[in-house]
Amino acid sequence: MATPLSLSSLFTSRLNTTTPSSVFPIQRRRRIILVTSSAGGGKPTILVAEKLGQAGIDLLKKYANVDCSYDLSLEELCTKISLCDALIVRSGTKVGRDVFESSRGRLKVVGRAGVGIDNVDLAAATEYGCLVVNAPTANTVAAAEHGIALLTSMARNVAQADASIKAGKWMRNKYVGVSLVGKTLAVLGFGKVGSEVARRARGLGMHVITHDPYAPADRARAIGVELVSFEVAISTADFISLHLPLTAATSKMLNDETFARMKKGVRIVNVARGGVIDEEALVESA
Ligand SMILES: O=C(O)[C@H](O)COP(=O)(O)O
Repeated sequence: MATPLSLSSLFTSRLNTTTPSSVFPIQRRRRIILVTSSAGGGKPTILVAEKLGQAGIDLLKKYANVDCSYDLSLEELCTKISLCDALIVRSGTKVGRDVFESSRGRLKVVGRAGVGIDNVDLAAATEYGCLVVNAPTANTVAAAEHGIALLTSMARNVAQADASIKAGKWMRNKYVGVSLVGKTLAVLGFGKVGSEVARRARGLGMHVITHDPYAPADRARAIGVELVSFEVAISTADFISLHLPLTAATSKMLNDETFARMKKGVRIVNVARGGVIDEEALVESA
C-alpha cells in the first residue's frame, strides 16, 4: 500500500530513480517538482477539484495549466481526469478506483490539500503508479484550537445556552457548566493535532493522558502527558478528544463495548473523522 508523502516533501526533494520518468525538477533554486504533460512538451495539467487559497492557485498557474472545477459528479471527474496529470482535492472528493481507471495512466499524482487521506484509494493509486501526497502540518493549529473550542464550550454548555437565549429564554440554572481544571482528558491519537490539544489542555490545568501505540514517550513527557493503555484512557477520562486517522483499525473504535466502559457523563470531542465513532452506539448510550 502506498505511503502518503507530504506535499512539502514532494515539492522540496528530488524523487528517487524508481519514480516515473515524467516527474522532473523544473525549478532548481526552489527545488519544485512538477509532473509533465503526458501529451508531451507542454505544461502539465492540474485539476483542482475543491476550493483552495488563491495564492496556491496562482503559484500552480506559473508551472501548469490549472483547471479549477468544483462539485464535480463522479462521472464528470472520471471524464476530466483522463486529460489531467495531477489532481488536487480536499476531503470532499472521493478519489476511488474508478478515477484511477479512467485516467488511463495519465494521472501521476494526487495532492491532498489537508491531512486525512481516507478519501483516496491508496491501493488503487499504487496499482496505477500514482503518487499520493498530503500536507500534514497545514492545519495542525487550526484543528487543535477548534478541538479546545469544542472542549470548553461543551464543558460550559455554550451552544445550548446560546440557542436557548436566542429563543427568548433565560435558563441559567439549566446550563450550569463544569470545570476543566483538575479533570482528566484522554487524548486518543498523540500525533501533531493530539499533541497540540494536550499542550493546550495542560495549560487549562487538566490532567492529560494519552493512548497512541506510536507516541514517542519523550514528547509525552515534555508536555506533561501520561501514556496509558486504551483501556485506562477510556475508563478513567472525564473528557475524551479524538485525533486519529480513519483506517480499518480505527473505524468504529468507539462502539457499544467501549461506551459501556466509560465513566458516566464522559464528554467526547471528535475533530478527526465521524467514522471513528459508531454513531448508532453513541446514540444508544447517550
Ligand atoms: O484532514 C484534514 O486535513 C481536515 O479534515 C480538513 O479537511 P478539508 O481539507 O476538507 O478541510
